[in-house]
Amino acid sequence: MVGATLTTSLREFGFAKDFDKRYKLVRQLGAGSFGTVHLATDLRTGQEVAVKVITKRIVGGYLESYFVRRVRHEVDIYNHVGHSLNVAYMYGAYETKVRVELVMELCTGGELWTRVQRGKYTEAAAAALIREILCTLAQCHAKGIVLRDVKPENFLFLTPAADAPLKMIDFGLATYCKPGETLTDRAGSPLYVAPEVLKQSYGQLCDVWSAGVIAYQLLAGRFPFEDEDQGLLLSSLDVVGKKRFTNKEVFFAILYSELDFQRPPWDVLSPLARDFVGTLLDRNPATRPTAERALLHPWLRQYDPSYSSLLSTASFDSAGYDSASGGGGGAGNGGGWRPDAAGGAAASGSGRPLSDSLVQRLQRFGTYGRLKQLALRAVAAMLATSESERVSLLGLAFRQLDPEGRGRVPYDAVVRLLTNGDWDLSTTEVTQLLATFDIDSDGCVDYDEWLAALIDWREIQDSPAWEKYVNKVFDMFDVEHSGVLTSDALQRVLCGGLSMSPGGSGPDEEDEAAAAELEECAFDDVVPAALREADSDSDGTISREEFVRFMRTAPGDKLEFYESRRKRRRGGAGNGGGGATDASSSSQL
Ligand SMILES: Nc1ncnc2c1ncn2[C@@H]1O[C@H](COP(=O)(O)OP(=O)(O)OP(=O)(O)O)[C@@H](O)[C@H]1O
Repeated sequence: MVGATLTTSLREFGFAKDFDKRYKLVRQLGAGSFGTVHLATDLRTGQEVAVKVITKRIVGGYLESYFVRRVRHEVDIYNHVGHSLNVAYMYGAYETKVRVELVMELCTGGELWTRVQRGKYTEAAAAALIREILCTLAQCHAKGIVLRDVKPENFLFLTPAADAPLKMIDFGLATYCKPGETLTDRAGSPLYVAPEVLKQSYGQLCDVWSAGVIAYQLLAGRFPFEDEDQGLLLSSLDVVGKKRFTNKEVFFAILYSELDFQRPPWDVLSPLARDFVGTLLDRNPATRPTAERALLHPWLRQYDPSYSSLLSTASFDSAGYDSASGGGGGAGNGGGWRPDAAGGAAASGSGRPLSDSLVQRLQRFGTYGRLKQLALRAVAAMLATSESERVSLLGLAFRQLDPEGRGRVPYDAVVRLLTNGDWDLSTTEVTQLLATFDIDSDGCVDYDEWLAALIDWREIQDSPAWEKYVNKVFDMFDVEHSGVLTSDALQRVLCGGLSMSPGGSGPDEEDEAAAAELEECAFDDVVPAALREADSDSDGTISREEFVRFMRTAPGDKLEFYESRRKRRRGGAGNGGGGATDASSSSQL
């Protein structure tokens, strides 16, 4: 029985075992409470990577359950949101009898924390960093993931360059929590923990509070709270070790101390900056904005060219910002903002040429789990012959890469497209973006795969035909004809052997090769991951209704929250990108 192979040994996760054949550790880069991180070299390519080495916690012959949960969550979350350019990419997870090795993208630009310590940021520079952090949060929250450890130490710059992208590196405390769900266990880092976490009743909004503490730090160069007894600012708490305050004192300050927006430099910072930070540091999570809403705050938007061109001044003035309403968090400019009103306008990636949002689309598709990717590919196959303008435009772009009309382009051609100079991407990032493009791993990108990754599904799913397509896919995946997707059916669908053509009749012959593939895939944790995402009533199967719900893109999962990395060319026409001046293939996309 295939499903039975899912249970790995009680001392093993089922990760690959050939780390020593693939990588060589060079030197230690850092250490955390959970493991040590090393610089390592890929023995085949010479590429440098970072490797987190975690010693297995084995109690009474078994892996300790908390340890298992933490490692599984970290790996699973990397497999999802790790395809976003805001997150250090994880190449793979390995294990020996005594340790786990997570191989990751190497970040050489140092921690956000060290740059925070170096000095205060201008508002524009702080806004750019906070925007990146909030985008990471919005992407995770849309996937039902709460990070619980948002702090400057967990963000590294990719390179030492001043404008290097920021990457989240640590998902050790992250867990699953959908909007409206409540967590009760205390988790986080003392200085950044939200008040409701201390009260042991919290949800996704706790991450927004922590982002607020970082925003305060970036702008003011210190922590927001004062210790009332000692009259000292908590900024004098030395995180390296010489603590002047106990955790109890810090927690008291987080729960009760007044936020300091009076002392310098707040007297010279803009009222909008105060309003923004005050709104994030609202002790009441019910009135604190979500990450998605916070991204629409006028303070962030004024520094973000993509927003200013997406939102007309008219919609910004009349709908997005109501200067008469009450401000959040008592920040004192008398202003507030109604992010809901502006959300719709900023939300859609439609109308922009593919070249502007190509990298964003690839990232968002990469963050979907394997079940959704396969299902979307099946819908894409049904849409492939569609005459709709959206699909034909994508077809046109595909034909630029496939002029002979073979219906598939070699993976290398897609790599060349992304490295032709139109986008700011490192080699690792190109790998990261394309990792899930070739869904069936045959070294080529088929037209169905191209469509599945690049269609803006949020638009398609509003069409009347959407449910019909999704129901058809459900029927294809229901290989046992039982009316629900069981673990065994999912195993067969997710691990190959299912024809993806719309007329496909289900699993291929279970020949030896297919059986071997299933065995191998069983270690990938893909079935539990699919159930976690789609089986909302946790009964171990996915019903048709659950599948239809699961296939809808979460409202907060917007293309704008992923980095476009599009280079602007001289003579370019702003957001439209229509003024690209070279004749490279992608400029026509
Ligand atoms: N991808 C990376 N590239 C370069 N250095 C890294 C990378 N990941 C981690 N590091 C370094 O290793 C240190 C420890 O990493 P990390 O925070 O992930 O470990 P941890 O044991 O999970 O920590 P924590 O105590 O926060 O749970 C970081 O502070 C950083 O300096």
